[in-house]
Amino acid sequence: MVATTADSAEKIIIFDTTLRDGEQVPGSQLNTLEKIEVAKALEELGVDVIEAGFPISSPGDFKSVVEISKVVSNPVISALTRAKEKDIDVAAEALKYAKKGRIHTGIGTSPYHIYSKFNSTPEQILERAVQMVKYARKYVDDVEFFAEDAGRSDNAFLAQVVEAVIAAGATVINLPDTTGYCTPYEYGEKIRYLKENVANVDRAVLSAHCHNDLGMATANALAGIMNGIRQVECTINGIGERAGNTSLEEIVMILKCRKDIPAYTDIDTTKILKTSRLVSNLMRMPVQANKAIVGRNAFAHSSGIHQDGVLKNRENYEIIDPADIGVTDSSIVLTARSGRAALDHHLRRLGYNLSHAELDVAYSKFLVVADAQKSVSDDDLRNLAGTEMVEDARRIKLDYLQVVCGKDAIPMATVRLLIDGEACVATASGNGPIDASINAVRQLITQKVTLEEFLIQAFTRGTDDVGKVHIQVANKGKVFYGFSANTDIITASVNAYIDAVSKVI
Ligand SMILES: CC(=O)SCCNC(=O)CCNC(=O)[C@H](O)C(C)(C)COP(=O)(O)OP(=O)(O)OC[C@H]1O[C@@H](n2cnc3c(N)ncnc32)[C@H](O)[C@@H]1OP(=O)(O)O
Ligand SMILES: CC(C)C(=O)C(=O)O
Repeated sequence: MVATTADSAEKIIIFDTTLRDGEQVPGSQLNTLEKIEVAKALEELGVDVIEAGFPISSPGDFKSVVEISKVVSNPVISALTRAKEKDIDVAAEALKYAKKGRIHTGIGTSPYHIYSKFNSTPEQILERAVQMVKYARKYVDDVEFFAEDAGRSDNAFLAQVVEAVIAAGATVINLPDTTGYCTPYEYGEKIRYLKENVANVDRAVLSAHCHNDLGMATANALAGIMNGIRQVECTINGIGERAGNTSLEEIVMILKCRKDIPAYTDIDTTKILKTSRLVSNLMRMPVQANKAIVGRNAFAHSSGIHQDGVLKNRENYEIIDPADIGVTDSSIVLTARSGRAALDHHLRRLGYNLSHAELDVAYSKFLVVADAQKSVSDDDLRNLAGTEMVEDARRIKLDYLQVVCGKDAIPMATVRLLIDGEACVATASGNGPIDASINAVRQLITQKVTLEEFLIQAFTRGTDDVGKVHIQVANKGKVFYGFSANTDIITASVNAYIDAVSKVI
């Protein structure tokens, strides 16, 4: 276990492999310019190492490692190779402009890899590992060795390999759970075993590279940290081969949030969201809404009890301050599950200070809109606050509206109004559903008015939007305005008309 005093907190090196393992996601390949853009964002984010590619794999990947090496100065630039001289030669060539270059070479150490991938023996694998580390050291001082499938490797053989490659000059030892098979307990125990059984283990940094096949990639990296891992290999949004890798934002925020874990990173967490969006867009990999830290809903509170709790004290329901990762929007999302506290919060933010009684009225109006929409925006609230949220003191109220319309149908409307509490019904036709509805209203409200203007507007958000209706009527030379908003534009039109005519009366 790592020590538990705050002053002995250990720095965890963040090795980002978005551009290598992340880029192994089918359909997510980037061109060199896009890779440079991501690399610069990773540098701004404060990662310590950028794995820029696998230079022997293609001329494009080679070029990307070269170009990234030229423009990135702070992080170490790492290039992946197999345990082959040719791969190492090409990687060294690609890294020639890197201010701090690292060759990341290695070979599989599990029985699967030894016997059924390489058709080899443990002795031959050990020998090749040592030779290739020595070979890479001829080019660079910083050589990372990966023991592929360390997760399923025999611990005693793994310890033998690790000891030998450290003696051969490896500065970092990567212990990948390549297939995402380990449980956190097993992975932690593996690291502890190596710490206790490898001579000179402290000459090298131990690194975790965990895959997410069983959803344990971040938990395994954390278990590693608790047992001596000092570098975590991770990707933005957790992307990577198959189910992906430890996600950078998760491991970084765990270490920031859990002060009882004596480890920290140098990541500027306020840039996490921005970097996540960039990677998602460039790599055409949408982030699932409930993804920890960077998902659209990661900080969204939509239910009334939670919203009330957050408004009383953010920490009632939030373990992370959204601003810490660069979230600037309000986390209180208005939906039909919201309560008065959340509605009042947003109305005050928009400058509407309602009394208790007004808020009650507003709330019931709000629920009608919220039920009709997935969420209620500021624009919706402004509309509602404009008219619908004030106590409806009009003598005339729309009680019922039914419209028949469609292609080749004769538009017909039936309205029932409550005029001073008395129900009156009328039916009329028109040249469209709104015309038919207003004609029906006119049969019941005989007040003479001239319709001077009728305007319907939608906000640009989609088919579930609220329609706003502005009406201008004239009576005896005076102008009266009516307004209403509703997801049903015919209801909004009738209400706006009633609003205007009520003012005349
Ligand atoms: C776990 C990981 O994520 S490792 C990284 C995975 N990423 C990639 O594979 C992407 C880049 N890969 C490539 O572009 C290609 O696979 C190349 C250029 C590396 C090799 O291409 P090819 O020469 O056509 O070989 P191919 O891909 O068919 O097979 C891989 C070969 O590498 C060998 N190999 C695999 N890993 C290693 C290793 N760590 N050390 C040495 N040899 C290895 C395999 O045994 C196989 O060789 P064989 O055909 O003699 O059995
Ligand atoms: C090449 C190594 C580091 C790897 O990606 C893995 O084992 O998953």
